[in-house]
Amino acid sequence: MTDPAMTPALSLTDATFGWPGARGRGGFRLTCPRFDMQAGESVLLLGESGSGKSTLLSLICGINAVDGGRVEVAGTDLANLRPGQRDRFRAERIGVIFQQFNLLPYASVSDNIELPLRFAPVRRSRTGQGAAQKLCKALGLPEDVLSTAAGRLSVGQQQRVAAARALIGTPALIVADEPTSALDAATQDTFLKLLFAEAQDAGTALLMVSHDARLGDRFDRVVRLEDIVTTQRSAA
Ligand SMILES: Nc1ncnc2c1ncn2[C@@H]1O[C@H](COP(=O)(O)OP(=O)(O)OP(=O)(O)O)[C@@H](O)[C@H]1O
Repeated sequence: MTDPAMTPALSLTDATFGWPGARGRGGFRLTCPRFDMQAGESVLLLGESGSGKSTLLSLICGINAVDGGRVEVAGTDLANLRPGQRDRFRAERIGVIFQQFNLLPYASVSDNIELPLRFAPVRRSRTGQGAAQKLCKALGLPEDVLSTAAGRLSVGQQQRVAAARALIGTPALIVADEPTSALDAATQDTFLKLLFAEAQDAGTALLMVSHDARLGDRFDRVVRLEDIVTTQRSAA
């Protein structure tokens, strides 16, 4: 039997994807010959604006499907899944933190954190009683926060709720797209420390995109986008 800890959290092989050009915008094609992340590993992915970071993350999360090659998350090739299956797989195995948090402002913090579990029965069954509360505590949120509407929290608190939503039920991989860009330096620092501690505890791999190379010291590995992908642009 394969030891799950030995299965890479993420493995891309000759993965390709193209945006067609349209209405004044040129086409863009990206190819990733090889990129792997081990279980529990943390990687900072750096790249210029417009270089293709979000496009690559969308393939890793299965939001977009590759035109060719493989994207394996915890041993499952997303290219073999139909769109609905990819959505369910994402809910089960991947936590996502966006730049703008994407919380439901009128829903309570606990509903926001537990949202991925609604679409993920296996992840739900792995999640113990009181998990949302434990995560809130570990991420430094106030005791009584669970019943508060997410939209009433400060920006820094909302980002911690988004982190708790990504961490709940120990996904294999967390993908974070510029998660600290809306936070001031002190809040950013605390947020990253807490996120790292929780991800490490759970054995969850963490792939974070940023423009900010200064964050590199915290990660197991720093990767520049241009070192793992080739891109082609076509005229509008
Ligand atoms: N929905 C889309 N339709 C067509 N082209 C797109 C789409 N999204 C991105 N692109 C193109 O793909 C290329 C890479 O964009 P992408 O957003 O992946 O870069 P990025 O590195 O994440 O940029 P940023 O750091 O500014 O967010 C750009 O040329 C962009 O115009």
